Amino acid sequence: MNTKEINTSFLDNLTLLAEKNNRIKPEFYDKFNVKRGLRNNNGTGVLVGLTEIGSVHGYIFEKNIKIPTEGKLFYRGIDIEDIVEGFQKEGRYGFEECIYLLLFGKLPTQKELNDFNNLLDEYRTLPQNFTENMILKIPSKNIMNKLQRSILVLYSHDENPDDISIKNILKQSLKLIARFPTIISYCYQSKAHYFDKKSLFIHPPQKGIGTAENILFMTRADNKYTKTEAETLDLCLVIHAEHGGGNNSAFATHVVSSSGTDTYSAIAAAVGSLKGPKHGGANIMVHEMILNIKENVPDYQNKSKLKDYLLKILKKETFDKKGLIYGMGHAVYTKSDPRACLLKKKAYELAIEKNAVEEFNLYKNIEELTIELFKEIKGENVVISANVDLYSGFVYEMLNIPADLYTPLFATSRITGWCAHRIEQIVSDPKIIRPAYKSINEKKSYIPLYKRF
Ligand SMILES: CC(=O)SCCNC(=O)CCNC(=O)[C@H](O)C(C)(C)COP(=O)(O)OP(=O)(O)OC[C@H]1O[C@@H](n2cnc3c(N)ncnc32)[C@H](O)[C@@H]1OP(=O)(O)O
Ligand SMILES: O=C([O-])CC(=O)C(=O)O
Repeated sequence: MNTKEINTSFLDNLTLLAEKNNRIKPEFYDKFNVKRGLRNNNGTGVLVGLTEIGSVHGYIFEKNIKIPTEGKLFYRGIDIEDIVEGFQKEGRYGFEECIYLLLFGKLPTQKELNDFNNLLDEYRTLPQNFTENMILKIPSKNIMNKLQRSILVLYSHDENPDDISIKNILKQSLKLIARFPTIISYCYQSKAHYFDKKSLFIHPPQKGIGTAENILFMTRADNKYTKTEAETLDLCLVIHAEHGGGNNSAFATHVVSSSGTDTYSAIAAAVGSLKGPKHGGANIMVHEMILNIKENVPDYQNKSKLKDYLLKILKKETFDKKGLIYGMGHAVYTKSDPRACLLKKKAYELAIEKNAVEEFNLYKNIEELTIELFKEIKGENVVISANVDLYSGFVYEMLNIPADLYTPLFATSRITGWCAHRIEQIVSDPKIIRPAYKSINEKKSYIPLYKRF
C-alpha cells in the first residue's frame, strides 16, 4: 500500500471507531427523560424562551389532547395573510415594511418607510474591494458557504465589530440586511462564471428600487425583470422573513448571541443552520428530489407509479436514502403551513402563465400522495402537510431564478428574523443559554502509552 492508501485505510478504521464510541443507546434517552430535539413527548417544543417577534400556530390542546389545526403565522401579532393582502391591495412591495415591523415592533408610517428605504439604499453597497478580494478571488460552488464567509469578512471591515450596544447591533444588522442581496447576487455571478463558465456580470445595487428588484437587477445579465417577477419575489421574501424563536436558525442566533459574541458570528452561525437540508436547505433538496423523480419515474403523471416511488423514498431505498420527502412535514404545523398555501396559489398562477401546469401537478401530487402514504403507514390520525419549502423552488424556477440561489434567498429574507431575535435576546435576557447534558460514561483510569493495545 502506498501512503495515500494507508491513510485512507487508517481513516476508515477511525470512522468505525468514531461511530462505535459515539453511539448512545436509544433507550437511555427515555431512561434519563432527555427531551431529544428539545421536544416534549407529544411532539411540542420544550418552552425555552419568550418572544414578541413571530408566532407560529399549528395545533390546539383540548383535555390534554393535541388537535391539529390550520397553520397560522403572525409577525408582531399581525396575521401574515393580512400583511400580504394589505400591501398587495395598496399595490406596493412589502418586504421592507416587514423588516421594519419585525425589528421595531410596529408598522411604519409612509415617512418612516421612506426614511428606512433610504437608509437601506445607503447601506447596500459593499466595502471597497470586497467584491474583488472576497467574492471573486475565492469563488465557491455553494453560495450559502460563500455568504457565511462573506459575513465573517465584513467583521474585518467594521471599525467597531465587538460593540454589542443596541445602537451598534442595529447598525450592523441593517447593513447586513441591506447587503445580503448584493452578496448573494455577486456570489452567484462568481459561481456562474468560475464554475459554470458563464460571462461575469457585476451590477451595482440601485437606489430607490428595494430588495426584490435589486436581486433581480443584480443577478441578471441584462438587468431586466417584469413587475410580476419582482412582486412574486417580494412575496417570497415577506413570507420567509420570520418564524418564531424556536426554528433552528433563530434558536442558533439566540444561543450564540447569549454568549455576548459579535453580530457577524451570530449571523454566520444562523446561515450555517439554515443551510441544513431539514431546515432552509430543504428547498434545494426538493429541487433535487424532483429531478430524481423525473429521471426515475418518466411517467410521473401516473399517480400510482409516483406513489410507489415516494414509498421507496420513505423506505430509504432511493434518492438520498434518508427516508425524507423534502418539503413535507413540520415541527409545529400540522394541517397546513400558511406560507405553503400562499406559495401553492402563486405557483399555480405562474404555472398557467408559463404553460407548466403538468409540472405544478407533480408537486401537488407529491403533497397529496405523501399525506396518503403517511395515513397508510403511520395511521389515519397522523397529519402531515406541505411546508414552505415544497413550492418555493418551483416558484423561483418560474421566475428563472437559478437553483443555486434558492436557499440564499431564504437567508436574505430570514436575516430579518435573526436580527430581531438577536436584539430581543440581548435586550430581554442576559442569561447565557447553557442546558445540561448528562454524562453516562463510567469512570476510567488513564493508561500509560506502553500498556495500551
Ligand atoms: C423552513 C423549514 O425549516 S420547513 C422544514 C423543511 N424541512 C423539510 O422539508 C425536510 C423534511 N421534513 C422533515 O424532516 C421534518 O418534517 C421536519 C424536520 C421539518 C420536522 O421534524 P420533526 O418535528 O422532528 O418531525 P415530526 O415529529 O413532525 O415527525 C414525526 C415522524 O414523521 C417523520 N417525518 C416527518 N416529516 C417527514 C418527511 N418529510 N418525510 C418522511 N418522514 C417524515 C419523522 O421522521 C418522524 O418519524 P418517526 O416517528 O418514525 O421517527
Ligand atoms: O419553524 C421551523 O421549525 C422551521 C420553519 O418553518 C422556518 O424556520 O421557517
